[in-house]
Amino acid sequence: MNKTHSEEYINNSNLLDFTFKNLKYSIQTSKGTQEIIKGVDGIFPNSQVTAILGSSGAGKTTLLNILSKRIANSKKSQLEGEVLVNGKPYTADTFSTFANYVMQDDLLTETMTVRECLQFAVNLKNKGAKTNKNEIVNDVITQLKLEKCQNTQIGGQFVKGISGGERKRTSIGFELICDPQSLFLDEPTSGLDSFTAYILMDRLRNFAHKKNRTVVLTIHQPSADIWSMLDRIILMVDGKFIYQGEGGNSIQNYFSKQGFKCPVLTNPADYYMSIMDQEKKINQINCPIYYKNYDKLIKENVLSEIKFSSQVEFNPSTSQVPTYMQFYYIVKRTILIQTRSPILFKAKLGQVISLAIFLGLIYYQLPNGQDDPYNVVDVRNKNGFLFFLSTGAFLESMNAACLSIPIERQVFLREENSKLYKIFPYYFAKLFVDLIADFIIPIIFCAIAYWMIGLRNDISAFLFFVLVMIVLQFTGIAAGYFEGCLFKDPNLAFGVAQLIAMPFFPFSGYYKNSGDLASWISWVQYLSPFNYAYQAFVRNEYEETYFIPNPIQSENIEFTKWEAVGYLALMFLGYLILGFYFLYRSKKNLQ
Ligand SMILES: Nc1ncnc2c1ncn2[C@@H]1O[C@H](COP(=O)(O)OP(=O)(O)OP(=O)(O)O)[C@@H](O)[C@H]1O
Repeated sequence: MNKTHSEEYINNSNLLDFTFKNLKYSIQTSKGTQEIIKGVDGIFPNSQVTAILGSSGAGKTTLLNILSKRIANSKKSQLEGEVLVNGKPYTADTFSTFANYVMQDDLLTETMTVRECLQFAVNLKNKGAKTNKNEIVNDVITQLKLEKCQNTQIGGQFVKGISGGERKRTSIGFELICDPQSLFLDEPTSGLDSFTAYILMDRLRNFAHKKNRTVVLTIHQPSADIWSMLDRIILMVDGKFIYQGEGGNSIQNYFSKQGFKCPVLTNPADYYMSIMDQEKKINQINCPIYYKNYDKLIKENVLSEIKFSSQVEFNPSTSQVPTYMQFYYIVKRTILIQTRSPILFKAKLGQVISLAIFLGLIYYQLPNGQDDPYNVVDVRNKNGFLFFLSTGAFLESMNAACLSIPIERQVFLREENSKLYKIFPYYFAKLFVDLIADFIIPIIFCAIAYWMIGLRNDISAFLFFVLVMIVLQFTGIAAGYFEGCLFKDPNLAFGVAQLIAMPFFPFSGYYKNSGDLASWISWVQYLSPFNYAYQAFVRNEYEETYFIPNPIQSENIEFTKWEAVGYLALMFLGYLILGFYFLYRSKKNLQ
C-alpha cells in the first residue's frame, strides 16, 4: 500500500477510503443462526481497483451490500461492526451522494438505444456545451467497444435488443458517465468473453487511477490479464479473509511462503480459487492455516492501513443540471419511450378512435326528448352512456398509469441513486407527458362520439363535456400513479387498483340513486370519482332539456356542474400528492 499516510490526503477532498472493522453479519434461518461475515477488517483505498474473490457463497456480495448500506439490522439479521468513509459513518442516503453501486442485473430503459442511454446520463450530469457532451459519449462508446451496437435498442420483453455483454458494458458506461466518487460493482465481468471483460476492467482501472476514484468489485474467475490489473485483492473463504493486500508479486510471495506456490504457467487467479474451493477436502484441512496466517501476518498491517486511511472531510458529488433541465430531459426521454412503445402509444390511439366510433354507433343519435318528453327509456340510454364514460375513461387512464410506474421503478431507483435527477422532476416530467396524452385523447374521443350520439347540441355544453373528460382522465392517471407508487410489482399494482375502484361503482349515482343510500354508508359516494364525473355529465346534458321530469332531479344530482368538476380536480391533486409521497418512500427501500 502506498497511499495510506494522512499527509497525502491533505487538501484532496475527493479521495475516499472506505474502512470497516470487526464486521459481522448473521441471519436467522430455520436451522438456527447462520454466520455469513465473521468479523473482518479491511480497507477499500482511493485511486485503486480492489477486487474481492472467493468461491460461490463466500460472502462477497454480502460484504459489498453491507458497505453500500443495503443491509441493515433487522429481526432476522444482525449486523455488527464499524463501517466508515474517510473516518465518518454514513447512511444509505448519504452513500448515494458519493458512490454508485452497479448490481448484477443491468437496469436500462429497454426502448432506448445504447447511445441514447449514455446521452441521457451525460445530459443530466454535465452542464457543458453539446459538443463536449457528444465527445464524452463518443469516448465511452469507443473505450467500451460499443460502436457496433450504439444505435441498437437495449431491448427486453417486447423488443429484441443488444447482447448481454453489450448490455453490461452500456450499464457500466452509464455509471462511468455519472462519474461517482466511488464505484461498487457486483460481478461486472460475469457473462462476458475474456476480451470484453479485459476492455471493461481496463476502463475501470483508468477510472480509478486517472480520476482517483475508489473502485471495488467482486469477481469470479479473472483471466491472467485481468488479475494483473487488480491493485488490491481480498480473498474470502466462508465469511473470512485469507488475504488482503496488493496483487502481483505480493500475493504470490505471501502464499509461496506458506507452501501454496502458484505453479508456473498457471493463472494465479485460477490457482487461488482452487485453494479456496470448499468442496475439496484438502482445502477444508488447510482453511484454519489460512486464517491463522492471516491473523498473524496480515491483520496488523490492515489495521494500520485503516488507522492511516484518509480522514479528510470530503464534498459529496452534487454535479447535477438544474431542476428545470432535469425536467426537460426526462420529458424528452419519456416522449421517446412512449412513441417507441407499441403498447403504450399506438394501441392507445387506435383504441380511443375505435371505441368512439363503436359507442357512437351503439348509441347513435339518442333522442333529446323533444318528440317524446316522457320516454324514460331514452333517458336511461343516455344516462347509461354517461355512466359508462364516467367509469370507463377513469379506469382506462388509471390502468395504464398504474403499470407504468412499477415497470420503470428499478430504472428510476438506479438513476435516482446515481444522482442523475431528483424525484420531483422525475415524477412531474412523467406526469406532464401522460397529461399531454390524456389531454389530446379525450378531445379526439369527444369530437367523434359526442356528435354521433347526439348529446346536447350546444358548443359550450360540448366544451364542458370535453373538460370533464380531461379532468376525469387526469384523475385516473393520478390514481394510477398512487397505486403504481404503492407497489413494486406491476401485476399487484394493477390488481389492487381494480379492487380499490370496484366499491365506487355502486356509489356513482347510476346503479343506485344517491338519495336512496343508507346514511351509514352514503359518505362513500363523496370518495367516488365516478360520482363527480357522472354528476357533471348529467348536469351538463340536462341543463336544457325537453325530458319530464328533468333527470337532474330524478337522478338526485346535488352539485352544480362546476362544483362536481372542481371536486374531481381536488381528487386529482390528492392522488398526486399521495403518489409522490409513496414514490419518495420507495427510494428508501432500494433493495
Ligand atoms: N438474506 C439471506 N438469507 C439467507 N441466506 C443468505 C442471505 N444473504 C446471504 N445468504 C447466504 O450467505 C452466503 C453468502 O452469500 P453471498 O451472496 O454474499 O455470496 P457470494 O460470495 O457473493 O456468492 P456468489 O459468488 O455466488 O454471488 C450464501 O450462502 C447465501 O446463501
